[in-house]
Amino acid sequence: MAEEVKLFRTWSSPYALRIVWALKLKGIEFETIFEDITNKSPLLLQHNPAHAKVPVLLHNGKPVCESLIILEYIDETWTHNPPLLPQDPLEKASSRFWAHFGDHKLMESIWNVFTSQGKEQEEAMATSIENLKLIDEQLKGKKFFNGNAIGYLDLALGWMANLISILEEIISVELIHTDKFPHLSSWIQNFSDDPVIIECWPPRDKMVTKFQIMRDNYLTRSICQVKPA
Ligand SMILES: N[C@@H](CCC(=O)N[C@@H](CS)C(=O)NCC(=O)O)C(=O)O
Repeated sequence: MAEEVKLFRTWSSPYALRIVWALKLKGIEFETIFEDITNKSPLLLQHNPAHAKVPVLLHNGKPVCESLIILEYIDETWTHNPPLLPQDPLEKASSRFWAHFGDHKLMESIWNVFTSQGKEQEEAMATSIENLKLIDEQLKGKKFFNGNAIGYLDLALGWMANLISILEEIISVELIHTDKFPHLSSWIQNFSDDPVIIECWPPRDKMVTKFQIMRDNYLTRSICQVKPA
């Protein structure tokens, strides 16, 4: 029986992009269902009632949610090359650890740079730089996080490769200097050079417009919050 693989995503979600990349790298055929997160479909709500978020992978009618969990599911279900997670338990644990760090500490610190100004932004910059240094160290002497081929952690941190430069462009701040982060800068280049990766990037001009609007909304909201009611 032919397998049915469907992916609920939005055009811009960096979390969903991880799944698009993983499925394409593994050569899995899938159908894409584009969601509008301002008007979520009943099917999305049915398949991800806990969070109502994309991505959701539907495999033969069964949903799998949360992008990092979906990556592991894909790797365990379609075991052919390329493998995404390392086999070695310690390396596997380390990959999961840094993916978690990326989604929580790193993403939050960079988001704080993007959605603030003045002193608050300077403090967020300092925190982001400390976090980026830790990632840079992980890449010392390596083309990708687990060696010579793109794997789980590259996909988990893949958002950095284009989103950071989009945010930098909007706020006219340089976060990733080549001198400060030589390994991370090379990784961004190597990752972005892969045809499967670039083929799936959302259009840059559309992303700039979307994130510019998000920043404007954040700043307006925080100014309103300090105004007397
Ligand atoms: N931890 C989740 C995050 C997913 C997520 O935040 N998705 C956003 C789109 S980028 C979403 O669906 N947001 C809808 C909402 O918050 O209502 C994952 O890794 O899958």
